[in-house]
Amino acid sequence: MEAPSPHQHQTAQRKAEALIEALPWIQRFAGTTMVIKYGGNAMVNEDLRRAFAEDIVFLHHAGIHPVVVHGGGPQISRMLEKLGIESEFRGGLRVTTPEAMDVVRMVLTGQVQRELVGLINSHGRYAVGLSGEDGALLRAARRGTVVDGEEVDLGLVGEVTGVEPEQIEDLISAGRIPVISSIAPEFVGSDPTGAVLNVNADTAASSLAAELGASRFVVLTDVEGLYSNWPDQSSLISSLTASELRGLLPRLESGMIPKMEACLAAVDAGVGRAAIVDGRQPHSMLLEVFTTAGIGTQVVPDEEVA
Ligand SMILES: Nc1ncnc2c1ncn2[C@@H]1O[C@H](COP(=O)(O)OP(=O)(O)O)[C@@H](O)[C@H]1O
Ligand SMILES: CC(=O)N[C@@H](CCC(=O)OP(=O)(O)O)C(=O)O
Repeated sequence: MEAPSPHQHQTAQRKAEALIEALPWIQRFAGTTMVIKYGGNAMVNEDLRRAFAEDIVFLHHAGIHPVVVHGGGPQISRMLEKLGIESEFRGGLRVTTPEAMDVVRMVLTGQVQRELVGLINSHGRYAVGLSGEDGALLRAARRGTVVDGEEVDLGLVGEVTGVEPEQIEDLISAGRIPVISSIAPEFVGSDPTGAVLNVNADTAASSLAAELGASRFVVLTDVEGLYSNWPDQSSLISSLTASELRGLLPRLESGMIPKMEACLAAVDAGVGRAAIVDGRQPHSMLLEVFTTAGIGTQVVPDEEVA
């Protein structure tokens, strides 16, 4: 047999280094829960969705407990358009009529979630899909928003007011990977109204990360991270503290508003670190979790820097 060429030797060396770099992170995170938010804009093609499913199963076998919360905004918009139902976003949130709500529920829980469950389960019997309605996992109250100083009524849009984490913990104990869509029953006080609300998936994921005491909250989207001066490509932020993010929030636009609010809320609630990573790059989540430098934008608690 021929001796390996210098190139083959270097490649093998690099692969081994990548595996060894992961060791302290596997040791640190084994046994902890990580909440991964997979945005609809990051589900660009079948290869990327497959790579995402592989990463989730990889985390599971590294002893980490992944909980997936998925979005599907572009998929909902496409279906609404097909059905001739108008919809608009205000402050990064969809104004949701009762007619649109039926479509949101159908697309998120009936389509996007089913596909993710199927992709993860092509590796084994891991994923179980839930919506916030199942076992009243989530409770929500209606919320509006403020755009340019003006109160906007968003219709059937909610914010999470309560989480019942037991069934997630039961699924994790049974070796399953929960895959959750961001639909939640409406409650006024402790009473269900019978309505369901459309919750932004970043917000729902953040509430779950906080309630589950997650070690990490990772958000996959379709940009490299947070830009301080969007869309100036040279303004990508690799790391910022919770206080720095609080200062930046009023200057953010569109989908980045709920996303960065969600990261801040998670870190404020004690989640070790939140990160925005580019879901268009295959295996970006593994690079974030298992490399020292990470990728994308990390939000760290103030104390960590102090
Ligand atoms: N400061 C910013 N940094 C990065 N992206 C930004 C910023 N401001 C607005 N955006 C926009 O936010 C989008 C991501 O939000 P969104 O479309 O809701 O994604 P997702 O479907 O992954 O939740 C990016 O594609 C980008 O167009
Ligand atoms: C209230 C609100 O805006 N809900 C979102 C829910 C889906 C979502 O958040 O999807 P992404 O993560 O892909 O953006 C919507 O209707 O689009």
